[in-house]
Amino acid sequence: MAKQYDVLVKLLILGDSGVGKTCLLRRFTENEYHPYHISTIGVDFKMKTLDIDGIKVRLQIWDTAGQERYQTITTQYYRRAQGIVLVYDITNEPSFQHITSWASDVDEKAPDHIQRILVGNKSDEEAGRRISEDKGKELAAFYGLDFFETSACTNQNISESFTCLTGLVLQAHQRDVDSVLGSLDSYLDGDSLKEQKGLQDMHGNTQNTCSC
Ligand SMILES: Nc1nc2c(ncn2[C@@H]2O[C@H](COP(=O)(O)OP(=O)(O)OP(=O)(O)O)[C@@H](O)[C@H]2O)c(=O)[nH]1
Repeated sequence: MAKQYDVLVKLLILGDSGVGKTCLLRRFTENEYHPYHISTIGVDFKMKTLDIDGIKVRLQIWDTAGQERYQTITTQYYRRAQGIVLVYDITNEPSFQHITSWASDVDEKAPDHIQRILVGNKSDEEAGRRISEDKGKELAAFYGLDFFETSACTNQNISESFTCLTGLVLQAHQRDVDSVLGSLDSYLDGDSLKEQKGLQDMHGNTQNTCSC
């Protein structure tokens, strides 16, 4: 059967509990938003296909639990990702301060070539803002990252941030492989099949939501 996409890219969303990781993912993949917080248990993932410069990119996006007690599980997913979204909440100062520890965790446990962006979520909450946009930009510049203020609530910069990270992953892999449509595809695809089998083994079934 003909493939529905050219390459498969795996992204991971990291940040403190309650910063809005699940809401960002649901807004991006399903264009839905719910104003309640149900903490993610371990990890979950959703799929979405993007067209970037004529390449059909199938995104497998992993949503991780921000709660510390799940960190042994979530860190196992770092090494399988090609891109990471580091998220803080602009109304929550500790979540911003913790970005440094999320970033050093990634440095320690993720592959060297991993691409990252920094996201300050809940930009619609101007009255509760604790972290200025300039502070976010400064931190991003310190790590050499692209930066977005987003709102899963109003849909601000959601598509822009995921598209930016996906573009960075494609660029990084383009240097390593002869052709994005050839070797990168088979490399990532083979890896993904193994990963999905692993999930089935762990949970008995896979939760694979496709919005396309
Ligand atoms: N105002 C506003 N609230 C948001 C936004 N994004 C998420 N929230 C709210 O923040 C709370 C936490 O959102 P989640 O997406 O569940 O947070 P999480 O980071 O996935 O949390 P864990 O699964 O515990 O790690 C929920 O009540 C959301 O409705 C946003 O852009 N604006």
